[in-house]
Amino acid sequence: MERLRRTMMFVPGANPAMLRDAILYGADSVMFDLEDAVSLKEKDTARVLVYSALKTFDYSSVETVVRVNALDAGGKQDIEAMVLGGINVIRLPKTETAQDIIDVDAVITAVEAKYDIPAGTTHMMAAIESAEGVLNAREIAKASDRMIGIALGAEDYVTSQKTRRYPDGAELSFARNYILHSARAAGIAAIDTVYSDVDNEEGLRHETELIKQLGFDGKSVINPRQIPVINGIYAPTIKEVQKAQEVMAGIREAEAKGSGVIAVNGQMVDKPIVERAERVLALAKATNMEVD
Ligand SMILES: CC(C)(COP(=O)(O)OP(=O)(O)OC[C@H]1O[C@@H](n2cnc3c(N)ncnc32)[C@H](O)[C@@H]1OP(=O)(O)O)[C@@H](O)C(=O)NCCC(=O)NCCSC(=O)C[C@@](O)(CC(=O)O)C(=O)O
Ligand SMILES: [Mg+2]
Repeated sequence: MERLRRTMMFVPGANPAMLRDAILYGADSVMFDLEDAVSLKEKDTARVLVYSALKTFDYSSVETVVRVNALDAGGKQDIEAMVLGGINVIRLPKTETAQDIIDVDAVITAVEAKYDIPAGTTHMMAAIESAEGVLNAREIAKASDRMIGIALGAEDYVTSQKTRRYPDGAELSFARNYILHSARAAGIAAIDTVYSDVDNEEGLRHETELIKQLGFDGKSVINPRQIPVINGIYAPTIKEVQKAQEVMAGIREAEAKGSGVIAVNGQMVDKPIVERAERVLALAKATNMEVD
């Protein structure tokens, strides 16, 4: 099964205590931020701190991601330091076109060559945060072999759309669906945006149920308290696991009889339903549920 990306936690790059403790909270990916969570005067400090953290702390149990600045605003220096530090994924914010990805890919390629790092080691993802970015999501998702995912950045996106975020998320509906389709067409992950109201657990639950239903792999996160809520919603229920096990037993029986379709508890089971059951069981295993 592909890597779990239910929760990707932003960690402000200029905060040493947060960098040190980021590993403790159970996020699938830890995302160091050199962009909007860092003030202009702290940009150089944050880059040095994140590089030192990568060299000092053991982040091997998580995926490490860094949100870099635009190439003309310190991004080149960010990329050099992060690739040298051994980061897994470079996240480009405010991505507008496929060319943005091609340009960042070229910088990564040059840095990997400069330091004898095997070509292609460093992965990339793009955050999409404007109308132009959404409309180009399909090309952005396919712009480089390094791409592992695309993400919605809703705070910037709603601002550019001249609206704000509402509890039902109707203002994000087109962007979410288009980003999700673009990611699936490219065979990469789709990551939903942050939920900024950190003290509103009910609202976070509601939004996470919605994006799980749509098909997103997970969400960007800004606070450790959000992680168990989201990871919990993404974990399959015991009922779902039992149903998946029945489907697998049913299809094995059908195949033994030379058929690819069977009814399990009155419901037709064929190839796509078997694929979904396999995914539920893989997810259950990946989240340490007891599955035989
Ligand atoms: C929100 C709040 C101030 C709440 O503070 P609170 O004080 O209430 O937090 P508490 O819960 O009390 O913290 C309990 C303990 O956890 C520690 N702790 C907290 N947060 C931690 C963390 N993130 N990493 C590690 N550790 C953490 C804390 O240090 C404490 O440790 P300790 O003292 O030892 O107990 C705080 O969380 C925070 O600063 N978050 C990061 C915000 C951020 O990064 N924003 C930029 C990214 S979004 C963006 O840019 C928009 C976007 O671009 C997005 C897109 O593109 O997707 C778009 O356009 O939409
Ligand atoms: Mg943003």
